[in-house]
Amino acid sequence: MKTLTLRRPDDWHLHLRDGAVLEGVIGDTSRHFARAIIMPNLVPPVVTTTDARAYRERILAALPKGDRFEPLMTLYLTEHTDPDDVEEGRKSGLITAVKLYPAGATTNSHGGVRNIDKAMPVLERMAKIGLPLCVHGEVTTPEVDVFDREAVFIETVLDPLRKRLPDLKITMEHVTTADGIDYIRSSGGNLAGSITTHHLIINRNAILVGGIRPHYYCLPVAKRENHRLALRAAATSGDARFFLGTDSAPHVDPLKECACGCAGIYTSPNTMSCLAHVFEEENALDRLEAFASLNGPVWYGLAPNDETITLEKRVEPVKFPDKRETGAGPVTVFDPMFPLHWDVVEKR
Ligand SMILES: NC(=O)N[C@@H](CC(=O)O)C(=O)O
Ligand SMILES: [Zn+2]
Ligand SMILES: [Zn+2]
Repeated sequence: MKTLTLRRPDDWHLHLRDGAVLEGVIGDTSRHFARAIIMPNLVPPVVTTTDARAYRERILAALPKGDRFEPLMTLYLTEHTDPDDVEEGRKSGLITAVKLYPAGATTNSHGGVRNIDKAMPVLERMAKIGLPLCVHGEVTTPEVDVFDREAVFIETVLDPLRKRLPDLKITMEHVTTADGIDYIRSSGGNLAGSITTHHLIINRNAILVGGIRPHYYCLPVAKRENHRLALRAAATSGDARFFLGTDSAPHVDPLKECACGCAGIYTSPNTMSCLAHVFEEENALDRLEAFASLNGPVWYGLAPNDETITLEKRVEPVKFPDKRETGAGPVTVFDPMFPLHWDVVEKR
C-alpha cells in the first residue's frame, strides 16, 4: 500500500465564520491542520486587535476536545484602520497579517477599501514592521469582466502598490490565473501566492456546463482550463513562493442554492485527499509537503510543524459526507467529481 508522511500542514487562508457555523466546521480543519490564517470577513468584520482577540477566543472555545490548533488572526483593513493598533497587535503576537478586500469584491467586503491612498499610513507602518498584507486581488469596477478582474487588479492596483511600497510583504491570495502565477514568478521579492484546493481541480465549466452549479461558485471565479494548468504547475513546482490556502468558505445551503447565491466552496473535510490526488496525477507527491507544510511557514516567518500526518492510498474510494451539518444548517462539501483514494490515517 502506498503511504505518504509529511509534516502536519497549515492552511494559509481559511474562513471559519462564527457561532453555529464555526462550531460545525472547525473540526474539519483542526483534524488535519496545525494552524490556519483566519479570514476576518465576519459580520461585522474583525477590524481591531480587540475584535481579533475576542474572535480567537471564540475559535479556541469551539475546538473539539483534544485537538491542537492555532488560529493565526488577521485584521480587516479599512480606510480608518489605526496603524498603532495594528503594530500593537503584531507585537503582542496576536496578528499574523492584515487583509485587504477591495470594497464589494467578495463575501462581506462592503466595508473594505475604496481608495487605497486612505490606507497608506497603515500600509507604510506594516512595511516598516514586516507585517504581511494579504490581498483579495480583484478589481470591482463594473466595466471589467468578472473573468478579467484578477489580471486587471495586478496591473492597476497590485503592481503600482508594490512600486510605491517595495518593502511591503504581500500575499496574493487564491491566485486563479496564469497572469497571477507569472506575475509572482517574475517578481523580485516580497510577493508570494496562496493557491486553493478547488482551483487546482475545477475550471469554469464546473459552474456552468449542464446546469448552473452553485457549489462550484467562488470568488475569484474559476477560470479557463489553461489557467488551472498554470496553477497546477506552480503548486507542484516546489517554488517556495506558492503554498496552500484552501479558502474553504462555508455557507449554509440555502444561501448557496437561491437566486443570488453566495460565493464560497467548502473544502476543509477532503482537502488533503484532494491534494494528494492532484499531486500524484502530476507526479509530484514528493512536493506536496513543500506546498502544504513548508513554504507557508517560511513566508510568514514561522517554524514548520514538528508533528506529522500520514496519508494512505486505499483501493476503495474514501467516503466523505456530502454535507456537514451545523447548528445553522447543512454546508455542502466540495465534490471533486472523481473518486478520492487517499485518506489521512495518522496524526502524530
Ligand atoms: N472565496 C469565496 O468565494 N468566498 C469567501 C471570500 C473570499 O475569500 O473572497 C467567503 O468569505 O465566502
Ligand atoms: Zn477572497
Ligand atoms: Zn477567502
